[in-house]
Amino acid sequence: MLKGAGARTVRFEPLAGGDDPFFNINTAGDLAEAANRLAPGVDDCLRPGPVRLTHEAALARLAARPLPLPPTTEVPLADALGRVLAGPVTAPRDVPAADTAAVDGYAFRHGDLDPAGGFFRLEARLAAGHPGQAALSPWAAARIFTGAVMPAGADTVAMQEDCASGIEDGVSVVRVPLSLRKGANRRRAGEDLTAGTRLLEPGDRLRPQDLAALASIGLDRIPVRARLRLGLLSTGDELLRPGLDQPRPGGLYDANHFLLAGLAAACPVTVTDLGICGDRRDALQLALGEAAAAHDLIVTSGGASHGEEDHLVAVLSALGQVEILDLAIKPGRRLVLGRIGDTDVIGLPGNPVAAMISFLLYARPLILRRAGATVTPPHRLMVAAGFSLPSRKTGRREFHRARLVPGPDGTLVADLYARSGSGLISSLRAADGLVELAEDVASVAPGAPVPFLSFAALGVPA
Ligand SMILES: Nc1nc2c(c(=O)[nH]1)N[C@H]1C(S)=C(S)[C@@H](COP(=O)(O)OP(=O)(O)OC[C@H]3O[C@@H](n4cnc5c(N)ncnc54)[C@H](O)[C@@H]3O)O[C@H]1N2
Ligand code: MOO
Repeated sequence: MLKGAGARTVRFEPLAGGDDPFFNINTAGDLAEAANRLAPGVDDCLRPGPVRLTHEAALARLAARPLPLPPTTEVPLADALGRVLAGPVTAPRDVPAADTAAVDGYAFRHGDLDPAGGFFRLEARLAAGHPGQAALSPWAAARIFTGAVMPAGADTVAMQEDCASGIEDGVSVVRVPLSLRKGANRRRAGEDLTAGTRLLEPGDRLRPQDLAALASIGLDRIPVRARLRLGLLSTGDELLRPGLDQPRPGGLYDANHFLLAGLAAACPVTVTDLGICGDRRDALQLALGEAAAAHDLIVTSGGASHGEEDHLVAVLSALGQVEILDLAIKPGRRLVLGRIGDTDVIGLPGNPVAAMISFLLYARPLILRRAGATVTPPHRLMVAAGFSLPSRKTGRREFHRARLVPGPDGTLVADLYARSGSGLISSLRAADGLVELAEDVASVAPGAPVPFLSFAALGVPA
């Protein structure tokens, strides 16, 4: 009946509660959803398994998703950390602007060194921020301090620890080592940046070291993309908010809100807490419809799978567009992407482990791209397996929570968290990152090299 995903629309009988009858089939995930709708109540394990998207295919699909960009604005340098640059930055001048001393000592002309036998008359004292006016006289040296502009004519600095200074016949003199090469202990003008160097590109996210470079060229107003307005919505009748709700039978505290708000805080967004929405279709439709009007992005957790209590897909298809990515990965088997007007909606799984991993692998790159940032894949470090998986089910990619410990020879070894449950917040706390096992890995021997994605590389704030 349904053979393969294509761009098709299938008409369904309205579901209980008057759902919209249309559903677009563009992906294998849509197909799975369609199968679910055509055979409601049939247990997952009795239906033929849906075709799942590979991790790489999911990333490619996310990268191809057309995204509107936030407007451009200007911020003072002091507020630019983490912001997305809206235009290129070119150095208008050399940094440093002049040749300076790299050490405290004595500046002289290298050509004078041998003729003077390393023995110079001292004629000036030059401190940082106080450039001298006069050029250095022949066979003379200047007392100079780190960062001070070199006097005209001088090209070499002797470190004060290597020199002897004193008074001879009422004249201040200094003896410097004869072995110094020309240009020793001198910093050249432009050695960090030369005028005209392109130092930042549009889409770069400004790191502390980038702010240092911008400061070094004297830039104060920085063109950046406006922060995205991101709304966070937790879904589930069971959810409680610490401090707001009393514990009750069947209740569970909304951990995901705090997890996702913390992860989003490291993105160029302003996070709004949209609270908790119960498992009711009308309530979810109202919450998402209202939130979409005031946000560029909405991230939800929970309520995204096939269950009767999971309304996200139906609500998104009623309010706008929806794409379901059923993924050949573990954990985080499903990701829901929606669009309501210009607002992107990302539906993450409810289990905290799956929510965090899906956020880091898929939602974060999408958020960054929507914010105008250039996204590069996270570095995978090769580390030694501190575990053994003699036989593993192939065909899906697994991300295992792992801690890095130094092995006997100093090589980092990845130890897996002992339990794999997707609800174990403890495992996220104990881990330094994720061991990634590709689809075709059938076994892992202890000590074998395995790719490791550190939480830092994935953008988890410290
Ligand atoms: N028949 C099937 N059932 C399930 C499947 C499946 O493929 N077939 N997949 C399982 C997996 S894996 C996951 S992950 C979940 C995803 O389901 P939802 O995204 O609809 O999430 P919920 O069912 O709402 O919640 C799952 C789990 O997580 C807890 N949760 C939800 N929100 C929060 C929160 N804010 N803070 C803390 N914990 C939260 C919730 O209580 C559930 O225990 O579906 C499986 N089932
Ligand atoms: O795959 Mo679920 O999304 O593991 O926890």
